[in-house]
Amino acid sequence: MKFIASPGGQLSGDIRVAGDKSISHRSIMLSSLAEGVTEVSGFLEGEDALATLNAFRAMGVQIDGPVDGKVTIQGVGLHGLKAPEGELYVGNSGTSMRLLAGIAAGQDFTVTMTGDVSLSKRPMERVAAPLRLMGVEVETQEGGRPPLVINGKGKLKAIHYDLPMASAQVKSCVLLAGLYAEGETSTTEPAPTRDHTERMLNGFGYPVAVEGATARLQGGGKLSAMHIDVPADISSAAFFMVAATITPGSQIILQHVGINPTRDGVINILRLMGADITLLNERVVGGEPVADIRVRSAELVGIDIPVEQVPLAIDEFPVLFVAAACAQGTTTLTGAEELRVKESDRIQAMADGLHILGVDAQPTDDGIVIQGRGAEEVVFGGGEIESHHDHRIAMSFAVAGLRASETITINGCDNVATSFPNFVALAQKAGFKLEQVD
Ligand SMILES: O=C(O)C1=C[C@@H](OP(=O)(O)O)[C@@H](O)[C@H](O)C1
Ligand SMILES: C=C(OP(=O)(O)O)C(=O)O
Repeated sequence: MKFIASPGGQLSGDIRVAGDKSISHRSIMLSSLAEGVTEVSGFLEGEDALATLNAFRAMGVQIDGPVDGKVTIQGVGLHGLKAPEGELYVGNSGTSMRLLAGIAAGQDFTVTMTGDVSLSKRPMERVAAPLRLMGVEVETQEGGRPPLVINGKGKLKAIHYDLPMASAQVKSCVLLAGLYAEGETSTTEPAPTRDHTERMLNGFGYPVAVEGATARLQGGGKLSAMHIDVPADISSAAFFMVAATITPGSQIILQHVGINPTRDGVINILRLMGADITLLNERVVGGEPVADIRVRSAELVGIDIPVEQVPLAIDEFPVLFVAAACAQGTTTLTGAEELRVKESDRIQAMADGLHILGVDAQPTDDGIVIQGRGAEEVVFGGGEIESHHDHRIAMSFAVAGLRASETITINGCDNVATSFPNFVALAQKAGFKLEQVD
């Protein structure tokens, strides 16, 4: 499937973007392991979250829905999962594979997980290594790639794990395995990463103590069912935040967006660049901070992105590069080598696409240097872009269409359905000139 982004458009209105992907994954995982019935609302009906849902169904959990974002999960308790009949196919979803690995480690059966072409290239040694320290036999393909085979061990060894990289997936994998360990399991991260696992475990009545960079839990407790209201995903909202910012005369309100401080780097970085972003009705919903976000168009300036913001905005860089192209001056990103091992090599994929559209973007090992063209009325030329089947690359170039002189064709957009299935419809409603063609 292709996107055709025609030049022009202006954003207005109030919209609610798709449910938070990270929280949706965890809502299925933790409610399946809980005792009692959990109801989830606002669930992301995207392929990644559905991959997690189907994996737990395959391990014997009764799950009804999703219907209009509502899912009901009959928890089976920490020890109630059953061996799946075949392999668990988790599609494009790194979060499913890496978090499930931690849960599978504590079962008394073997789980084999496979993924699509993109996921099959992504590194899994980062979860295999700590799980082996916990006493589990883990198999990967050459280079630590999937399929990932976890020979569940039942009772695990508790460990302290110093994360070699800032990764919420690795942290969560170790903490989830720690539910099945004897004694205290703890993680220390080199920089703050999203803390949805810690917050949601506490919400399910399973204490996780967080002190500075270290999170700790005791194995052998229990989770008690609760209601989960999943906020809209700040990572999906980011496309509209940048779109409204770079398109003169725009104003948009994004409703009920999760603004967890471990996820708000996109707001901080855009504000440093001069964006006009206001948080309205700030509130806490189910242990997660939420707000309506008003964005008005603004002139941006290039910046050196503070390195401490990198893990807090890790999924938003593709669209932040589009913002940087629309700024006056140079924007420099460093410390973001993790972008090279996402659904695509996001540094190279964005640099290649920006070049095609006439923007000077020089990739480096751990970031990029973008020469903003904000002084010009039209920032991007037209052309044909490869998304590399990466949802965030596809949506980022759709945003570029708002400041382009010619049509931008974006190839390989099917995977937008992994995180934001109604992106095109919402973008059209908000004022993008965007079509999708098969
Ligand atoms: O824990 C999570 O839900 C996620 C963590 C991040 O990955 P890393 O842990 O690899 O940084 C992020 O890129 C991904 O989209 C979701
Ligand atoms: C990196 C992402 O997801 P995952 O790691 O779950 O595939 C993402 O959604 O940008």
